[in-house]
Amino acid sequence: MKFEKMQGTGNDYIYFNLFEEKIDNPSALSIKLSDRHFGVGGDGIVLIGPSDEGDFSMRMFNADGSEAEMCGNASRCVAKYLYERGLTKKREIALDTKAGIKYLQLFIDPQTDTVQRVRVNMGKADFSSRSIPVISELSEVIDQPLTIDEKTYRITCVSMGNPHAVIFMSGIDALKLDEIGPKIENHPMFPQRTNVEFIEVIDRHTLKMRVWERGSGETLACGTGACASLAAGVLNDRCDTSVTVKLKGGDLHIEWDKVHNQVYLTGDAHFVFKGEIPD
Ligand SMILES: N[C@H](CCC[C@H](N)C(=O)O)C(=O)O
Repeated sequence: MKFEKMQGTGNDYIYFNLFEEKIDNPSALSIKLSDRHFGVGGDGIVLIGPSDEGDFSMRMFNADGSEAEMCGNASRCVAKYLYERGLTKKREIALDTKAGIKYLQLFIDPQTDTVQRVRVNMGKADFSSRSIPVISELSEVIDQPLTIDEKTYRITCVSMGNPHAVIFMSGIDALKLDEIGPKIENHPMFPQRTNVEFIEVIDRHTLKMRVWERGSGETLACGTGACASLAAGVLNDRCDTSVTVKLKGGDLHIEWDKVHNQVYLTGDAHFVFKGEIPD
């Protein structure tokens, strides 16, 4: 079975082309291959396939085998894969995901005919408790206290097709994410678990972020998480609608067209290596 390892802002996945490969149990495969010692190593696996609704489809599985509705960083890598591996020459691609169709805009270097950057219309930021889902008597959970191990965090919950809990605080470098992350991810108020973003505001156009991803643990970046954080930041009047989010794996640029409630994510995408696994 052939695969390619790719990364976007250091969020690394193992990519399979379903036009060439057949995968019966992607969940088990993701658990096996994501392991950084006994497998290939990655934050999960991504399947690129055909679609009736859009131009192509993407499915994404976390390192623990659970399927995510959407992945911003992977969607940019999918755009690069499709263009540079000759599956399309389109510069606007409609990508069918479990969170609906996402539109990808490819920026091509004319000299090398390679994809430099991708801008993704990530759709709407949804604050409704029911959509996220988060169990609360409030219809939206915005800047609400959540106490874990006697420390109170203030959380804002957002769906970007997948669930996010955003926390604004200082000193995020010192956070023990592997201790606090799982406690919020698996808190009973999140029936489908949640991704968790810790945000330090540098200025109204710059956010610094660390992320604990549902099903994969701490990753170097999370595109949907960066979008959720900007939307939460605007709602809490901590930032403007266009920001650079600084992550361990690099920078992402996020804009929120609030009038139409559409969030745009722009960032890099890279091939790392190709490989083959015995069937
Ligand atoms: N890293 C991804 C999101 C993965 C989300 C996944 N961990 C979940 O929702 O279960 C991103 O760039 O948007």
